[in-house]
Amino acid sequence: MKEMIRVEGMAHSFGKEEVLKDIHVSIEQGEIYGLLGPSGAGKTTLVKMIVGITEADRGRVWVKGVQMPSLHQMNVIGYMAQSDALYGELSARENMDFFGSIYGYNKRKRKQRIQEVAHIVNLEKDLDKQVHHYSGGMKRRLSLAIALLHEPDVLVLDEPTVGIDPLLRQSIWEEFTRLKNEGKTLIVTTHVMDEAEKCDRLAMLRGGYLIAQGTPQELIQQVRASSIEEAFLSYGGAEA
Ligand SMILES: Nc1ncnc2c1ncn2[C@@H]1O[C@H](COP(=O)(O)OP(=O)(O)OP(=O)(O)O)[C@@H](O)[C@H]1O
Repeated sequence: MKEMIRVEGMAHSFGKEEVLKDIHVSIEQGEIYGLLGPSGAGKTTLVKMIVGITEADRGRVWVKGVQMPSLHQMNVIGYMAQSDALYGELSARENMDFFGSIYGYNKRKRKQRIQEVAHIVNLEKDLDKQVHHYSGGMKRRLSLAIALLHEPDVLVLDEPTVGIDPLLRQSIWEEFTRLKNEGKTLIVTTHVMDEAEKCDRLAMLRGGYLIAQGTPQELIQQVRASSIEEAFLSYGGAEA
């Protein structure tokens, strides 16, 4: 299988706080790779570095063989940040249309993709509502739709289902599986254990290190836990 993401010896500090210490990651095409860890462990910092938004103090990142940061690779990556970066005075359709034009899609293609991604996140009926009238969950769904819009090979999703109801969360995960089966690669940060179980591989981030990596089953077995939640707690998931 083809390696899509490689992180080598990444370290980063904010002031005196060393958030990431020596991170090595290799993610293959078609994997759903879950990042777990207590709040403040550095998950967002790590994904921002993979995407190329923040540059690490040390270490290197490659996405599809190209060293990051690289503006060109933004075509390859769909990034959904933890806080929504949306234009509140515009409608959801206008937001998506704007991002579609940034990616160079013509009007017809934009219209087609907007319908497709709006369907995935169940926003078809609310496309013409101004985003500042959206609920928190609707904004998350719109952010996810925008990350999917340009059909990127790599999706980096920072807590994509926070504030989304269980039924829709389930259908969004079905979509993630469909994308994976199409050969897309997904990195997902999450605090939700039943989502973690759906990942092909998980990494536990704690104290600046990736303290464990493996399939959910491997992580459970390593600490003789009976569930991924128990394994998470056993790896020190409850405290940073
Ligand atoms: N721009 C910044 N300036 C200073 N400190 C920062 C900055 N960004 C993150 N940090 C600190 O780095 C640490 C890791 O933060 P990060 O957001 O990466 O954690 P996280 O694992 O994503 O947490 P959560 O699960 O709560 O989202 C925290 O202590 C945070 O306060």
